[in-house]
Amino acid sequence: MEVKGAAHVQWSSIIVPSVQEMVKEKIITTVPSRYVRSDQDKTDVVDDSGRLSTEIPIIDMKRLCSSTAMDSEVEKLDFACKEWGFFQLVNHGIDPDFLDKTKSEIHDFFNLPMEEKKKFWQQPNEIEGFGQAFVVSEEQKLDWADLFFHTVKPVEIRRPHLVPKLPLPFRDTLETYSTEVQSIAKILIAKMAKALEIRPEEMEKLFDDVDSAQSMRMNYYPPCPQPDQVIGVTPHSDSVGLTILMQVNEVEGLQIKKDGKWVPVKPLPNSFIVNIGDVLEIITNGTYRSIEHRGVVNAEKERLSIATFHNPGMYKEVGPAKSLVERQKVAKFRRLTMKEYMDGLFSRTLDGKAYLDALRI
Ligand SMILES: O=C(O)CCC(=O)C(=O)O
Ligand SMILES: [Fe+2]
Repeated sequence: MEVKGAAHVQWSSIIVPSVQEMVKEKIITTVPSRYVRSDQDKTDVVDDSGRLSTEIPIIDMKRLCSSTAMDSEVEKLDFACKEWGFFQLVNHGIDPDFLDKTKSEIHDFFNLPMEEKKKFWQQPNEIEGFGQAFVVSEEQKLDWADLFFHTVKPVEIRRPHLVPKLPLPFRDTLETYSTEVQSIAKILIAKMAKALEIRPEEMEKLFDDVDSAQSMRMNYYPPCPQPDQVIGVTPHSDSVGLTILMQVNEVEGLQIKKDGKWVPVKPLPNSFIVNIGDVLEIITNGTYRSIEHRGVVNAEKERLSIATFHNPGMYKEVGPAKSLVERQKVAKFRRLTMKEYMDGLFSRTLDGKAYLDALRI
């Protein structure tokens, strides 16, 4: 276990100021230059009154689970993962009152006094805690956001000053939330394997209960006086297996790239937004797509979200599923361990799908 913990030390992000604090401390009318993103075109959004937004697939978890053979809901899931890489998940079975409680406690957590939050701030050479991710140089432009990132599983590598020290009842709420979301992820991944006729054991071995990995990223996007000048989260694809995202408040801001245009996501009440990450794109030999997405911010309102990431364990080897390659004849990505994959990832800035491309054969 020592070794696993040590593996994390080299993954870090340069420590940057809290945007939430900056906005709280003084009335900002112009955005500091470190946040001005003239490199990001915010006008490239679909302009057909949200037609594409309403086409983002919706998957019904109850129907998915009651299916025995390759039926319509599994087919819908397959289509969503191939064509969109994103879908909304409804009827997921998690108690809406519990989700409301989770949302309100996440909100309270970001609103703790700075004195309290400092205890949970990123430390040099660490990636977990409050801060930002993927900051590798002082010159780099920053996102208009604070985040809190932490490992949920494996439990042995949890940072002792983070989750174990979180205030109650938030700590317990997050624990329950992660368990609930984990079971959803497992079912979805199994259904994907079924749709693609990947041998179930192959997927189970990667995402089993014993040594699969789970982490969480809570995002806080403060209101911004010049929302067009900044970006809440830089365009990226998730460098994980599967992401289950929950919008914590009613403010929209997530956009996904579809046919070269940005499509705003309009979250349904009581739903999760699920997306394929780069690792699943690799495992499915490029059949399921890990789609670029970004977050825009709002002039008046703060926005919050929580992303839960599901990954194979650190020492598992990932590559295109063998049972799939047998049929498709070519492997499109090279094989590597999750640790090699993560080491490569954290030595880069977030740059769309460039890292995945580098792993192509
Ligand atoms: O805030 C959002 O809706 C998206 C966040 C996100 O993409 C991430 O945390 O990976
Ligand atoms: Fe993401």
